[in-house]
Amino acid sequence: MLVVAAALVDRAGRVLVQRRPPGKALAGLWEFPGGKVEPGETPEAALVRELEEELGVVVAPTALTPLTFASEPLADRHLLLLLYLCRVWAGEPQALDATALAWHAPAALRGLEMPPADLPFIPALETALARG
Ligand SMILES: Nc1nc2c([nH]c(=O)n2[C@H]2C[C@H](O)[C@@H](COP(=O)(O)OP(=O)(O)OP(=O)(O)O)O2)c(=O)[nH]1
Repeated sequence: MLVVAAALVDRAGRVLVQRRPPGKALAGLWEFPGGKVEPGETPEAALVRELEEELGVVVAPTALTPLTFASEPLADRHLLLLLYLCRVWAGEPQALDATALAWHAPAALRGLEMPPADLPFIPALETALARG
C-alpha cells in the first residue's frame, strides 16, 4: 500500500498534525495529513488531492519536497509511506477529515501518540527544520 503524507511547516517552524477519527484504522492517533495513492495517480498528485480533501488547502505539486519514507508491515498489508515537506499553500488548514489539528515543533511530536511508521519521521523533521 502506497501512502503519501505531508509535513506542513509554518513560519515558526512548527509542523501540522491531525488526529485520526474514530472508525478508521489507527483511530485517535496523530498523523501527517495524506492518504493512499490511487491507481494511475502520481504520488504528488495524490498528496495535492488529499491536502485539499482533508484540510481545504491548495498546494502546488512543486511545493512538495521529498523528505524521507517508511517501509513496514501494517496489519495484513505492507505500508510504504512517503513523507514530503511543504512550506507554501493557499488557504487556512481546517479539520475536514480529522477530529483535531495541531501545530507542534518537531521535538514536541515525541509527546504525541503516532502510528509506528511515523516515529522515525520525528528526528528527520528535527534535522531538516533545524537547518532552517
Ligand atoms: N495519512 C497518513 N496515513 C498514515 C500515516 N502513518 C501511517 O501509518 N498511516 C497509515 C494509516 C492508514 O493505514 C494509511 C493511510 O490510509 P488512510 O485511510 O488515511 O487514507 P485514505 O484517506 O486514502 O483512506 P480512505 O479513508 O479513503 O480509505 O496509512 C500518516 O502519518 N499519515
